[in-house]
Amino acid sequence: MNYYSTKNKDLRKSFREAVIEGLPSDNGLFMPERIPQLPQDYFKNIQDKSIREIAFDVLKPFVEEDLKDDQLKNIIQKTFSFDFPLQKIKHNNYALELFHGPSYAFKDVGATFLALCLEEFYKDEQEKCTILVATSGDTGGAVAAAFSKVENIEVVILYPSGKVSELQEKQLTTFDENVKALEIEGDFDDCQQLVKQAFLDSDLRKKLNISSANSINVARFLPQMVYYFAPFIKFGNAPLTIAVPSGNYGNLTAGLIAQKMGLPVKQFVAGANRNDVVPRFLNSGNYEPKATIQTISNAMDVGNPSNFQRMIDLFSEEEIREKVKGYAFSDETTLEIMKKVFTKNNYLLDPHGAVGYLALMEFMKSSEGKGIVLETAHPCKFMDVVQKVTDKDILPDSAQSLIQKEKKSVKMKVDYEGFKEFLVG
Ligand SMILES: Cc1ncc(COP(=O)(O)O)c(C=O)c1O
Ligand SMILES: N[C@@H](CCOP(=O)(O)O)C(=O)O
Repeated sequence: MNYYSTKNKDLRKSFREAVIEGLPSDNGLFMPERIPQLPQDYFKNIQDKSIREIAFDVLKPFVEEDLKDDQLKNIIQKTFSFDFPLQKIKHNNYALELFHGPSYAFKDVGATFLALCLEEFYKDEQEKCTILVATSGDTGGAVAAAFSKVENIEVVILYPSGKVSELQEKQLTTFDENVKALEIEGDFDDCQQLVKQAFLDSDLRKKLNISSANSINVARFLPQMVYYFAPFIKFGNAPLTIAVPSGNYGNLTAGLIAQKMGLPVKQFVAGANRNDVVPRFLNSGNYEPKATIQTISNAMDVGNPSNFQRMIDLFSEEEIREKVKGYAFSDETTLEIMKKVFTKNNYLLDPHGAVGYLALMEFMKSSEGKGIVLETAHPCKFMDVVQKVTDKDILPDSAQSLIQKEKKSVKMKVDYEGFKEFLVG
């Protein structure tokens, strides 16, 4: 499988090249040149398959020229090392919990897969690689955990100062020497812009091998297709509505590709906070990025989502508006539903899952069947919000010890030259 740039379909790279480069030099995003189709009867016996078997079937066609079956199986075994339990919230509505990995967020799947691919690809290289990652809260922690102690790879994490939760910040700033944190005096879009500018800087790229660990990297983004299959292991070949709390839209786009491969998702529903550029597009047809607004679902505070480029590359505007329904909610409504679901259904949503659940409920007003919301982070990551819902101690022991650790970060203004100086020294 080759990968083209969304800005230039003639540019072709292998999986290995696309992963190592992270981002094409034309400011587009890499896309697989075709979407493989699963056999028609694949879902007949899906209940007999394990998530790792599914991961192998789904991912193999995207990587087979660069990873042998044994290598891929080994990477999958380490990546899919935790469960994705399905918890009933009420009636036909369930939460698919994606947060049982090392950093308590769904990003652990993509970050681990990417780290293991790069470790494999850099094994025989003499040179080192620097991973640049912009985070609004969760990607950074998952990437730090996945890349910590990986040889020949350095990680630089850019995060918006004062706009991530206490636990998220500790997950970014307490790792070993190969993981460095830059506290940017701006918002997530500023962090993402600095990273994208670095990829367009040919002088920097001559001096440093850089790659990305955001969902812009295909090896971060493609494995996110796999957990969409988990509810079908439980419910068989039933049409399901899946609600995705969304910010940079990598998760939803991975779901759309899984559907294109044959996954019988009946309807996708995107839940956004006040950063509602995509729901507005879905309702009006106008795509108008806006400055980021700070909310209690901070990891979704993205004003100009990267993966929108991929969505419009995959589908026409009409198709997207048909496949995805989008809704946006305020912090007040989000907190209200967290309280309601905790009191009435004894289920504690995190603020991101809560936005997804609100979107699911909105869509289900006029639809039937089973609905699944992706619970993308453990509520313990957002204690300041959760404390308004319950005083229960929900902090796992491993998180408790992290909170005690000392934060190590470098503060920096939104200044590309300063950032470049930091990178090349
Ligand atoms: C907890 C949580 N939920 C949802 C999202 C949104 O996912 P995406 O950026 O893939 O839309 C993020 C961040 O990306 C997140 O950390
Ligand atoms: N919500 C993300 C923002 C970056 O998203 P990514 O999936 O493109 O890495 C975060 O938590 O950092």
